[in-house]
Amino acid sequence: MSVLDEIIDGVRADLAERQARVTLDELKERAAKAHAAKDGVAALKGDGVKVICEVKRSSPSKGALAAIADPAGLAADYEAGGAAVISVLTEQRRFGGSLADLEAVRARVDIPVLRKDFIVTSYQLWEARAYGADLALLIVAALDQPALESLIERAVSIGLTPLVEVHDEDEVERAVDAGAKVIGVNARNLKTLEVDRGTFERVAPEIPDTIVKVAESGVRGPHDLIAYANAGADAVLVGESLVTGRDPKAAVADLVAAGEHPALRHGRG
Ligand SMILES: O=C(O)c1ccccc1NCC(=O)[C@H](O)[C@H](O)COP(=O)(O)O
Repeated sequence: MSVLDEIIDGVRADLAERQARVTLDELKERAAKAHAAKDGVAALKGDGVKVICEVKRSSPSKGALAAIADPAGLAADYEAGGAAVISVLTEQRRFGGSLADLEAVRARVDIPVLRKDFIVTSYQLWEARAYGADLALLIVAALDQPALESLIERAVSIGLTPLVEVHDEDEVERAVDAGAKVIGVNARNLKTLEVDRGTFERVAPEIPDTIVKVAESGVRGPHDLIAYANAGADAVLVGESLVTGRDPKAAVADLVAAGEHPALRHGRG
């Protein structure tokens, strides 16, 4: 069994508990009262490389990363540093996240918020909306094609922007066929946890120009952002280096400044 399979087994068990406590109708009522979803595509396009900053307490690859007693405060620092989107890991067992984190972050920042989890049912999309998310992650490797297509369609229909995650060329084809408008190329292989920063450069040329391209994982600082930008990234998603650093706001500001450097405009795409 791969790491991804193990994570998803845990996610399904936790999901069954929540489904026993909260009906889909209750979630939909809560979602109807949430603020209107912000446009995730617009937030990730435009001049410069956008930075998605993640609230990440722990991970299967590294174990505990940071205690993060105040996820909303961290998100506020990210926003003050110039983040375009906040990513909140809501998976509990391996990442230490929760829907309460998502709700707290949503209440504190004005920029779009991504629910980063292992979504396998539309119930989780309704949860994302009910707790204030504007975007939701869908991982191609975790879904068969009919499920991927129907979750993308459902996400869009309830106002969420799906960030569709891939790791190789075949998954790009599946994501594009399923209608993805934003594709994230994860440098981390979720089956082995190995990080290969060359993945984006290899895989991104398969992604049509009309689709927003996000480089995920392995960004240690501005030099990695610049490398991803030169390979065509519109945005980068950063977790570990921000939560383990001493000054997240300054670290985000450094990334944003690198992403706005005029020299990058010639190298991208
Ligand atoms: O981070 C992990 O170890 C991990 C393991 C299995 C599935 C997903 C995992 N991480 C999710 C992510 O994709 C990252 O949190 C995100 O891209 C940020 O990466 P990084 O900046 O390297 O923390």
